[in-house]
Order: sequence, then structure tokens, then C-alpha cells
Amino acid sequence: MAFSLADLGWSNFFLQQDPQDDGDTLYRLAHVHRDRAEGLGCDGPVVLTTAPPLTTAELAVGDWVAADPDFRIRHRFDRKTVLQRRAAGTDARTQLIAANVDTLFIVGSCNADFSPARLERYLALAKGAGCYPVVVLTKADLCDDPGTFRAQAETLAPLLTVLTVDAHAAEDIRQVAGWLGRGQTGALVGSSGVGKTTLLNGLTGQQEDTQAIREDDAKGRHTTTARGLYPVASGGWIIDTPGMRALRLSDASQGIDDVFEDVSSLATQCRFSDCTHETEPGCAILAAIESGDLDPARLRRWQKLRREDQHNSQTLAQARARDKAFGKMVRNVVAGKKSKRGL
Ligand SMILES: Nc1nc2c(ncn2[C@@H]2O[C@H](COP(=O)(O)OP(=O)(O)OP(=O)(O)O)[C@@H](O)[C@H]2O)c(=O)[nH]1
Ligand SMILES: [Zn+2]
Repeated sequence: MAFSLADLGWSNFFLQQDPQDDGDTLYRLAHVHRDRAEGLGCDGPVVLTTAPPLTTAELAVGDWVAADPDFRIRHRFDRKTVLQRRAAGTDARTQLIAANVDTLFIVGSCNADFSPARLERYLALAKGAGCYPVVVLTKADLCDDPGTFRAQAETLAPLLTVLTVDAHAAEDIRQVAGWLGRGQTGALVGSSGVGKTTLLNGLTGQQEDTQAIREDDAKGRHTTTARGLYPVASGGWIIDTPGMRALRLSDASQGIDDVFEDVSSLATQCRFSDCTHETEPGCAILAAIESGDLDPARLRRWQKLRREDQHNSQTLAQARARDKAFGKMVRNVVAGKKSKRGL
């Protein structure tokens, strides 16, 4: 299938950046592997490699790049939005998830798996990344009253859009596709078994494998493997982001404050600027809990996310400082060798 640049999501935002080399061609990245990337251009899909100093580690699905006639990527365009998270394990580095996503579909379900804390975490990720969040609650067909789940979700961030859907129903898929008009890009996040693959299949008309859910705990087995950018019939694009179950936030304080705008604006009204909202007199948050205006569980979730974000941002800053010191040491050693050789 052939696409124009506008079909692929190209816009003035990218056009205004440095003009590419005359011989270069523009591509949007659909898949990124360790040694190569797959790009979509006006002449169809191509396999791309990177030219130093660029490596595939700096590329994300959804990125715009310029490549030379030998299909080597020479330039990556600045991103409109970028989804990233702190890498798993003890490594403090951030991991790229997807780039240039307009709408982040935060998928949950109308069953025992529904978790306000998890939705808030993804909402903070979306706000921090600059994406428009849409909460999609699946399995509405298996639930007596999906409206209660929707109402609960709507309280989690200001002016939040929440859809309740049967991910197998074409008319419900059309509702989701409403955010994916020509050149618009969406991404799906949510824990395993909530129906991301089912939504992806409905949106793209493809058949990726889904697996039957385990009855006991409402959690599916992990079935999705490859991260990629796929065309949607409504003219947009959808990015599947497998492996997003253990989402750890860092550098997300602005996103958290936006999602918890109710709590963070109350905090500015406390008498003491370093109020811990536990016992202090003149605490606006305690007063709101007392009057029933604020759910104490929401306060606890806000505090937990902020603590986690502060901790991760600190370790990230430490890792960056370590990298910088190491780079300096290497440069000093190299400079020392050069001066010994009289260069
Ligand atoms: N009845 C009903 N079943 C659904 C709905 N959405 C998903 N399912 C079923 O739930 C199971 C898990 O769905 P998947 O689409 O594989 O979930 P996933 O989020 O992709 O899971 P991972 O690939 O593990 O991340 C499958 O058996 C789906 O058919 C829905 O809205 N209604
Ligand atoms: Zn307070």
C-alpha cells in the first residue's frame, strides 16, 4: 500500500526542522530492531540501517528519519511527543517506548482487573509525554453496569475521556478509531489480558494472536511480542506497546501534578509550604478529606506516585552524572595518550 507523507503523519512540526540533504528520503519507523529498522515511505516499506554516530538504541517506533540512497539513517527528526519509562531491573536508564503519538489509549477493563492506581500511572505518563489520553475500558459486554466503571475512571483526571467498549464489536471499534483520522497516531498501553491485541486487531483488520484469559484472576497470559506501527482503516496509525506491565515513572512530576490537579492545587493552599498533609494545622488536603471532597485513597496514590517519581528521577540523575564522569575520564585518558604520542 502506498502512503503520502501526510498519510504517514508528516506535518509542519517536522517540516520546520532542518531541511534534509537533497539525496535523502523521509521515512516513518514502523519497527526498530537491534541491527536495523523498518521504515514506511512514499514508495512503500524499506529496511534501514543506521550511519554513525546514530544507533538503533536512539530510535523509537513512530520516529521520522531521513536516510541516504543506501538506506542508511542519517538524521532523526525532533519528536512531537515521546513515551518513555524507566528501564526494568536495577538499571536506571530510560527506555523509549514510542514517538510522535497523538493519542494514548489507556486500556483497562470493566472487571476485577480495574485499577484506578494503574490508570493514574498511565495518565501521568500520557500527560508527561504530551499525548492526549483516552481511557478505554473493555469487556463492557461482560459487565452488568459498565457506567459505574466509567464514572469511577472519569474522576481520575480533569476532563478525562472514558470509553466503555466490547473490543470485539465493530461499532465500538469505530468509536476508538474516531481518534485516528488521517495521519493521526495512537498507542495502546495497559496490563496483560485487558484486550490490547483484540483492539489492535479490530482497528487494523489484522489477526494477531490473542489468548484465552485465565478465569480465576482476570489476567491473561502475555501474548503480544513485537512493537510496531500499523495502519488503521480510518486513515490513522496505531502502535502496540507490549511489555508495558511494569511501568515505572521518572521525570514525571509535571504529568503527575496534571493528573492529580485536584490534590496538587489543594496542596498549594496549605498553611505551610512543606506541609506533609498528615497532622498540620491549616492543611487544605486534610480539610478536603474531612468534608468528603477528597477521597483519602486518591491522596495516598498521589503520594506514592510522587515518592516513586522522586526516587527514580534521583537515581536517573545519578546515572547521568556517572555517565558524564566516565566520559570525561575516557576523554582524559585519550587526551593523555595523544599528548604522549605528541599529537
Ligand atoms: N467479551 C470480551 N472479551 C474481550 C474483550 N476484550 C478482550 N477480550 C478477551 O480477553 C482476552 C485477552 O485479550 P487480549 O486482546 O489478548 O489482551 P492483551 O491486552 O492484548 O494481552 P497481552 O497481549 O497479554 O498484553 C481474549 O480472550 C479476548 O478475546 C471485550 O471487550 N469483551
Ligand atoms: Zn497539607
